[in-house]
Amino acid sequence: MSEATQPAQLRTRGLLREFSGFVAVNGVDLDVEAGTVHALVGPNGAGKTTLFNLLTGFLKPTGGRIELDGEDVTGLRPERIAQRGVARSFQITSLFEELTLVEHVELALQGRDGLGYRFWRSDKALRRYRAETDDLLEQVGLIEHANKQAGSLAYGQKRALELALALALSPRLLLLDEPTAGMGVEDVARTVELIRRVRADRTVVLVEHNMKVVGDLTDRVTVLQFGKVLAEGPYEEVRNDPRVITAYLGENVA
Ligand SMILES: Nc1ncnc2c1ncn2[C@@H]1O[C@H](COP(=O)(O)OP(=O)(O)OP(=O)(O)O)[C@@H](O)[C@H]1O
Repeated sequence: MSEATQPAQLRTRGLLREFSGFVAVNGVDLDVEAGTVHALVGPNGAGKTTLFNLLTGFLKPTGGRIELDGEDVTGLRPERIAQRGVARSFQITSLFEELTLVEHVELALQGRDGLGYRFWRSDKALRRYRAETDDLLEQVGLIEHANKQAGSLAYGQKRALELALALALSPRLLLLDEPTAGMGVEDVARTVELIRRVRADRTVVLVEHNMKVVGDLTDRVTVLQFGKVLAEGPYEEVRNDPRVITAYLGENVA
């Protein structure tokens, strides 16, 4: 079983991604220290999801460099980046509606342990993962739904299940794309608490629109606008930055 060992350090230099001439990520320098929680914020269309896709290998950069613990990982495929201890949760749900929550988590654990994503399981395999599966579902507040099909869950519960699937990989660097989007107040509070707990032995980067969540959780914040870094620093500093206030006001007016 591969437990998270050392939190990962993440760095980008001059990261660039164009889509047919439109520059979605435009020369981003990002420094995420090991063991911190770092938020990416910014108005709609600022390039946050594109940056996430670059960091996890789902998109290849047009230019620039990505380093994980000082090693160049630019352009590596998603599975190679995952092997280095990077896991993500998705903004758009990516669950199998017919599978139960237990089956989802067991598949993720099998995948982590290099057993592949097989849908048939022996009793032995079941027993092997049962305790860990229950523990993960308990952590995200879904244990009482363990044997339900994922398709029957409410939206916020699906997001919680995705968090469990990312955690099942025991990542050193956990990337969360809007982990509290669409959640009610109670689920938001539980998710914040969960991220606080799981940050102990890993690095967390999250895209988050809920500024209370950002303020409660993060060590540092990077604000993106038009694909560029507009501001970077501790939350209290960044939220009072006149450039940041103007960027958000512009969005509200729009
Ligand atoms: N595959 C693509 N082809 C063309 N343009 C794209 C593509 N993906 C993203 N873009 C554009 O790049 C810009 C940045 O998009 P991105 O989704 O990264 O922003 P975001 O900050 O995550 O926004 P949101 O907060 O709304 O999710 C947008 O203008 C978007 O239309």
